[in-house]
Amino acid sequence: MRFLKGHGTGNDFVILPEGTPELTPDFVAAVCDRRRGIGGDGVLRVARSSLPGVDWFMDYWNSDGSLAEMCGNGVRVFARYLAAAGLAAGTVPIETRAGVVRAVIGDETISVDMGFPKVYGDSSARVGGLELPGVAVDCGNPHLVCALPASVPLESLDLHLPPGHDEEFYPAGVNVEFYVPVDDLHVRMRVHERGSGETLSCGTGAVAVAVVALAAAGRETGAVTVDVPGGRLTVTLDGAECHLAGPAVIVASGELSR
Ligand SMILES: N[C@@H](CCC[C@H](N)C(=O)O)C(=O)O
Repeated sequence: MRFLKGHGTGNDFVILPEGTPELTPDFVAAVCDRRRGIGGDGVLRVARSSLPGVDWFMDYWNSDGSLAEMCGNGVRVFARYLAAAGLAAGTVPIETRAGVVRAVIGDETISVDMGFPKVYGDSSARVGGLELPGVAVDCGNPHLVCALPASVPLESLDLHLPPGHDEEFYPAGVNVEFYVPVDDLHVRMRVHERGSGETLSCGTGAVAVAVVALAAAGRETGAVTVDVPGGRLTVTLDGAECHLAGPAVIVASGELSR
């Protein structure tokens, strides 16, 4: 079975090209194993969409073999694969489990129209003996965004284990982001992803943080620079749409023995 490997700001994926049979949770977890498999935060299986005017469906899986509705960096890497394989150019609509998004393919940057994220309540996260208030944001998948108090350095958080969260509020689990301001409309964040653990980047997480950081600045629109451990993303909200932009690259290809 042919595979490729790619990443967007360090959020890395095993890409399985068109024609790959349906996946199972055990197979995905084995492929994503960083010692016994290829290693990755998730798998992107390239499939055909049945929607009119949409050629491609991104069959996204987390590294533990669970499914997720949406993956912002996954869409950007998926689009980079389509372009590198000569299957798409310019603007490409891609079906995800959360709906259709549009990726704009540039030489280095790929930007995705992420629909419109929704703030839907308040909750809290527990990490390292701290209880931190947070904001729930739906980016197609669930997020909890916590602003860190100035007394807690971002690097000090131990995210080896999932942060505690309200399981009634988030019955399907949650991606938890922690952020600190750098400057006006510029933040740094870390994330613990549902189904993948701490990752170097999370596109939907960056979008969720940008929405919360803008609201904290008393704004609904603007371009927010989001520094993640794996690089830099830009999230732009213009009142009608939300765009996530950053680099996406393919780094390897090979054959899996299944
Ligand atoms: N890394 C992704 C998000 C992947 C899905 C997430 N772990 C979930 O279960 O919702 C991104 O770039 O958005």
